Amino acid sequence: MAEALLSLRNLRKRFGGLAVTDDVSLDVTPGEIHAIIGPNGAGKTTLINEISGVLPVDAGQVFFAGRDITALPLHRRARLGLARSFQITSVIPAFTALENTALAVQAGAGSSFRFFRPASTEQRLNQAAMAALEAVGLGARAQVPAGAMSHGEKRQLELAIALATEPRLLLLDEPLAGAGPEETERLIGILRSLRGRYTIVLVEHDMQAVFALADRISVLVYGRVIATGATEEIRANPEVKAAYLGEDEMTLDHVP
Ligand SMILES: Nc1ncnc2c1ncn2[C@@H]1O[C@H](COP(=O)(O)OP(=O)(O)OP(=O)(O)O)[C@@H](O)[C@H]1O
Repeated sequence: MAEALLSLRNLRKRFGGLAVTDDVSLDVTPGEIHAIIGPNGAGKTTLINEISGVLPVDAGQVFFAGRDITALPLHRRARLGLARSFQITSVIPAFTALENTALAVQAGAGSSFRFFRPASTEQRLNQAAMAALEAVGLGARAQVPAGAMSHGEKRQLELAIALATEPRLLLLDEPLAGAGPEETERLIGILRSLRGRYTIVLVEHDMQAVFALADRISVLVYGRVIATGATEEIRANPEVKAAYLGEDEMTLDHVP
C-alpha cells in the first residue's frame, strides 16, 4: 500500500463520561476516497473536527504527509493542504460564484484579502477560480451571486471553494445533506469526477452515495473503528450489518 497521506494513531476524545473517539487508528492513502460511516452519534463529525484541527484530541497523534500535526491549529493545517468543506461555510451571498471562489484562491496562495489588486493578479485569480468552478459544473454560473443560487448549486460552490485552495486532502462532511434526489444525483456525479484526482475523506449518511464513491470505508461505532476495507468487504461484514440493525435511515441492504 502507498504511504499514507493522513494517519490517525490511537486517537482518543471524551465529552464528559462519553468516549466519542476511542482509540481510533486509520490510514488514508493518496488518491483514495475514504468514507467514514456509522450510526447517528458514532463520532464521525467529531473525528473530522479532530483531523481538521477544530477540536483538540485528548490523546493520540495525527500525521499528515509524514508530519505530526497533532498540535497545529486549524489555519496551519489548512496551509499544509488540509481543506474542509460543508457544515462550515464561508460563502458570501452578495458576491458572485467567481468572486467567492477567487477569494478562496487568494487565501490559498497565502495573501490576505485586498479589494484592489493589480490586473495581472486579478486575471490569475480569476483563471484559477474559473477552473475550480468548471470542475464542479458551475462554469456557466460564474457571474451569479451566491445568494441567488439553488441549494444544490451552493453545495457545488462550497466544493469549488474548497478545491480552489488546491488541497492535498479534502474533508467532506455530509456533502449531500439537504439535497433533493436530482441534486443528489448531480453532486454524486461531480464527486465521482474528482475520484483519483484528489484524496478525500468523506462523511456521508447516504449509503448509495458512499457505495458509489468510496474506494475504502471505515465504520465507526461508539467512537471505535470496527472495520476498514474495500466497499464490498464492508457491505458483507456481519459486524457492520449488526451495527446498522434498527437504523431505518441508512440500511446497507437497500443499496443497489
Ligand atoms: N461539544 C460536545 N459536547 C458534548 N458532547 C458532544 C459534543 N459534540 C458531540 N457530542 C456528542 O458526541 C457524540 C458523537 O457526536 P458526533 O456529532 O461526532 O457524531 P456523528 O457520528 O457525526 O453523528 P451524526 O451521524 O448524527 O451526525 C454524540 O453523542 C454527541 O451528542
